[in-house]
Amino acid sequence: MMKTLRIGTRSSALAMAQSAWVAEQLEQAGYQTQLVTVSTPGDRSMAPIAEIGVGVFTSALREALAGGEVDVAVHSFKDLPTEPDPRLSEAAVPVREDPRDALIARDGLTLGELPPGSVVGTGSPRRASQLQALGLGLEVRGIRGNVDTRMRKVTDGEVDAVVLARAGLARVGRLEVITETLDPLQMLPAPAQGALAVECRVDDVDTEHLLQSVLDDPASRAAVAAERAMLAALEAGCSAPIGALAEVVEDLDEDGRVAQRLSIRGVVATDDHQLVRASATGETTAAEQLGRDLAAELLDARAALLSGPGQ
Ligand SMILES: NCc1[nH]cc(CCC(=O)O)c1CC(=O)O
Repeated sequence: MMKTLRIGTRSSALAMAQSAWVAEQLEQAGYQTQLVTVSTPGDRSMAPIAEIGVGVFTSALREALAGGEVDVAVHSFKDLPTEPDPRLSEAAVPVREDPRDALIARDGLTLGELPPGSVVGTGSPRRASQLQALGLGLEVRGIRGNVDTRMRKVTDGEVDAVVLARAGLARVGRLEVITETLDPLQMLPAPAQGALAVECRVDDVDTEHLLQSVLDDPASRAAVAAERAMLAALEAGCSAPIGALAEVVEDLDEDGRVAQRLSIRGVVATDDHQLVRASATGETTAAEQLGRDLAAELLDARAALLSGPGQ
């Protein structure tokens, strides 16, 4: 008799949808699963994320996994701290959803159609600085809450628009509310946005192997590894808002043959909402080095900008 895999999940609609999707993939591969909800301080508090800290959504779930209450934990990868947890294994990175950010504006408006002075609600410094840098005269207001709460602020007229991850809306079946999917040239997503991390205990090699064989997507794993390596390297050098997007693309290798390569773009903001951008392409097998190299380039460019004329 095969044991039932207990899958730990947060109780929000988004977390439940993600965990149910993971459970379904495992069931289809012939495994028995059970969802176990774990409440986290991030779900209970309405304080700004900047005050309660990264990892508020994921640490309680990780403790439940490490303590043996559940066998598998499903996280939004972008909510995981870059510091690895030695007790746990990132067993699978499933196929990533569309990583882009999306605008939900009143009256079906796009960013360019919002009149100057329009209020856009977001609690994310990354989204705020990229919105300010567009030069559209938008006013950014800090908001928090789950996907439903944030969308309601538009319907109630409290703000003219909000920016949310497209992936979150896709997972809860609400893509129809989007009025514009933002081009990464204007708005680079958070590192690992749209990807899931499926974890198990590091000593539970059977579960690790089955999660990897059923759920892991190597291209998504490489992209996320590059973005998070960039983030980790930048966190050491600054606390500014950071966006990143890596994609596996078809490119020509040194002999002119078509090969899979990893392409990454990154952005870092300065305190006065100026943006520094950089991009690079490398081997999919050296994803983390590519991310670290891009971080070094961004830090140099930012230092040059801050020490430049007029500063
Ligand atoms: N910070 C909360 C959070 N964590 C993951 C997602 C969306 C799903 C994803 O990016 O995988 C969201 C909501 C949002 O940013 O709009």
